[in-house]
Amino acid sequence: MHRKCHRGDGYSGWSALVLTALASVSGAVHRVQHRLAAARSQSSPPGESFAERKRFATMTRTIKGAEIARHIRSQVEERVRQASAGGRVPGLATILVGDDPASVVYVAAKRRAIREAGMRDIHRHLPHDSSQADVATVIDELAADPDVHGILLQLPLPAQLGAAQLIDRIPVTKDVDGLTTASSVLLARGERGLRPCTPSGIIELLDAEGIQLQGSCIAVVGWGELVGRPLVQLLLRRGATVTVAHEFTADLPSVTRPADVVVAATGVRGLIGPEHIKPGATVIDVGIHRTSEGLTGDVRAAELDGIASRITPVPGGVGPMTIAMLLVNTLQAAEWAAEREAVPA
Ligand SMILES: Nc1nc2c(c(=O)[nH]1)N[C@@H](CN(C=O)c1ccc(C(=O)N[C@@H](CCC(=O)O)C(=O)O)cc1)CN2
Repeated sequence: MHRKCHRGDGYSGWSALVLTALASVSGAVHRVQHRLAAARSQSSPPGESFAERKRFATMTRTIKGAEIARHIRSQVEERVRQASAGGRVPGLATILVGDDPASVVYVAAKRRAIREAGMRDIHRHLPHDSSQADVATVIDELAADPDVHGILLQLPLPAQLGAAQLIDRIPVTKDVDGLTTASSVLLARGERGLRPCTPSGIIELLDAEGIQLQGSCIAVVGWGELVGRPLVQLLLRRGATVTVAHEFTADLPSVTRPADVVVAATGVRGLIGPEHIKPGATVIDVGIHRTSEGLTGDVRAAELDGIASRITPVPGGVGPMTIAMLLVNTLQAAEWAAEREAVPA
């Protein structure tokens, strides 16, 4: 089916395309079940009339990121068990510099997930006033340690540190965050490598929902190194027509409204509302904002009820997928390391 990215475009179809790092039989069955459920919930293209918006009012579905993440994590756990039985325990090293409260929470969640998956948890906590050389030394030590298969430098770093230079000290083979220049080149070329966790988690969510990416119109709002930019590359590789916008885009609704899928990754609380979304579109909210009412995202989710066909919640949407994909990458890095060791030099 040929699709056009303009207003009034039809709604996404269904495809059995499965491209995943975890293509186990049970994973495939799970995905097919998800896709069948998604296909059943899809209907003919919704229009702009009030009646059709109202019809959708009963149909906005929450994409259960936490549940999908749990499933991926249980698959990883099984593969770690097998690797460990063969004497190869995947190990992930986390580096936290300073005590940024959100970073403390995320690193603790990552370390818990590592241990729960049966992986080796290696952690370095450096003081807030660490120098570039201090952090570089820790990275170099971990890079040289054969028991460490993945190295993660938690972001953001204190202002005195140059994040790009430090990230680029991580060997590409251990870059489980997929953020080094070397990893981004592999991604741009479509070559084998580790992909950034949040963007690959979003692709997994869209796949699990049975959303056909090839030929779909996808608006990515946000151009950050962690999410927006690598996500654009991943979506292009899957044949989507991708439009990139940001919080300063003039007339943002005119860019997002034709899209079948809108990904909000701007870090601007509540930026995206009903004026940005075509009836029946899927909305992926990457933002996390801590407010007095709890966590909220870049999307005014309540206002999209009855307009979007499905939406990721905050919390419980994209966030847990970031951690699940970190485990996938660590397992992958350990498996590739074992492959390299098995090949005589
Ligand atoms: N080196 C990296 N730094 C950062 C990354 C990253 O991928 N690599 N991403 C973000 C933060 N992040 C991971 O570090 C992250 C954010 C949110 C979640 C998550 O599970 N969120 C929960 C809510 C948890 C809470 O805040 O109470 C949810 O959305 O349900 C996990 C990881 C910046 N830094």
